[in-house]
Amino acid sequence: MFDLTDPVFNPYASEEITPPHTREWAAKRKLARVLHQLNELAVTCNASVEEIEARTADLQVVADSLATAPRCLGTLAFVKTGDHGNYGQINHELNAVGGHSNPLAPGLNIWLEGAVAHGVARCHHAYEGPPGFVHGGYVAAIFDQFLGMAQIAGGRPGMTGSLSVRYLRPTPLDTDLTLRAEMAETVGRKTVMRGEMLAGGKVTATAEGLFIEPQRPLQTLAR
Ligand SMILES: CCCCCCCCCCCC(=O)SCCNC(=O)CCNC(=O)[C@H](O)C(C)(C)COP(=O)(O)OP(=O)(O)OC[C@H]1O[C@@H](n2cnc3c(N)ncnc32)[C@H](O)[C@@H]1OP(=O)(O)O
Repeated sequence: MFDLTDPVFNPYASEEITPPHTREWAAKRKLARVLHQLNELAVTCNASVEEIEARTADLQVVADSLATAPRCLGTLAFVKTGDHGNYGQINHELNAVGGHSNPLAPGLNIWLEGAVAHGVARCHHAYEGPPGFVHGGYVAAIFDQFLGMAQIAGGRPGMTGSLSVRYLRPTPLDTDLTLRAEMAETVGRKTVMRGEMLAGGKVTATAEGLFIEPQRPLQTLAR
């Protein structure tokens, strides 16, 4: 599914975010950026009720218009058409945590330098849990995606079997969160990854993830 030696497409080859490979994904990244901003505004703006109602009506017109277009439900549906890129390219755009065309994604960028995976994420106020800090579920989601991508370098990528997070101090909002991970061990189909998240140079959380290469191909697991 992901081939890090693929000369055509390895989205994790450098710190620079891999650019969109078609006009469609360039347009969807723009759409995602606007929606990401709207997510933050939905939970922070202090506009009048009239203004909120009027803008919501405007947005409903946009949503109703987009809803009339054909749809692909899920990455594999996009792959099947043959028009949107390969699985790696599509996952790079649509992934729930790291997709650059997914408005839910908290801007997670991942790159690999040898055996070490690096990442940066930034969570705005829609990701708030404790007052002023990132919700622990999003911290775990970032680790899941980050460790999940970092394990691919081991050559036997798998699904998350378990993920353990130690929350050492609250993780601040609106702050660049830097991530680092390395493979701790690999035994057969099992790969253990360990990583840490830092804000302002201080570790806010550490995580250990066990990834298990499934016996059956992913495409058949949903059946
Ligand atoms: C693929 C490309 C992806 C490439 C893409 C990767 C991107 C990852 C980034 C996103 C990460 C996610 O969100 S993934 C989504 C969250 N995770 C999931 O939904 C996974 C759901 N669970 C499953 O599908 C399955 O349970 C698997 C795949 C994890 C394991 O199933 P299986 O392949 O049938 O495994 P099985 O033979 O029973 O067990 C193999 C060995 O692992 C152990 N084992 C099995 N499950 C667990 C477990 N949860 N925790 C600990 N250990 C376990 C068994 O005891 C056994 O040990 P022994 O007897 O050999 O000692």
